[in-house]
Amino acid sequence: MRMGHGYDVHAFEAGDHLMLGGVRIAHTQAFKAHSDGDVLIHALCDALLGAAALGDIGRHFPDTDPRYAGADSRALLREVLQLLSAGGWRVANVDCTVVAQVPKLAPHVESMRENLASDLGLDVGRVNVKATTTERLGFAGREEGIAAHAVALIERD
Ligand SMILES: Nc1ccn([C@@H]2O[C@H](COP(=O)(O)O)[C@@H](O)[C@H]2O)c(=O)n1
Ligand SMILES: C[C@@]1(CO)OP(=O)(O)OP(=O)(O)OC[C@H]1O
Repeated sequence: MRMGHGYDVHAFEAGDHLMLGGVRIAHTQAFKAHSDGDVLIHALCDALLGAAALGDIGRHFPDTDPRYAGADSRALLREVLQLLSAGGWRVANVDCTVVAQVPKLAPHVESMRENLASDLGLDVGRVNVKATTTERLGFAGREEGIAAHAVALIERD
């Protein structure tokens, strides 16, 4: 068994929605990013890559590569799973925390879990998503952006 950790941050810019865990959430701002900016999935990709000692998301999908402009982060997650599968790894469970003062994420958490479980080929019971504010402290608390942490456990026979 191996474990990995991922962390990512995206700042806000003008816009009308956020992509988080593959869920489109109406909001008064958008993520500034090369891809769709799904900070939760980016942290999860890094946790999975980290567990398999395969580097990080920017190494596999550089933010200088036009192929990833506006990319669907769920497609990147599925590519990460393929990389792990090629190495004989399967995912045991993942746990993610989104650090966001706004918007309210609780109504979307189950849809996020279902998306991630589907992309990872896992039972939804192996996928957890949590949200926390920072009690208005720091960049998330000032509503300048959102951070996400993820941990993943992988295994092979
Ligand atoms: N963007 C967010 C942040 C938090 N939640 C939910 O609110 C609960 C309380 O948050 P604390 O910051 O006081 O820990 C938390 O358990 C989350 O379920 C949310 O929905 N959206
Ligand atoms: C997702 C990628 C894709 O080019 O770009 P961004 O959306 O900018 O996201 P970030 O987490 O800053 O970098 C990782 C990149 O792989």
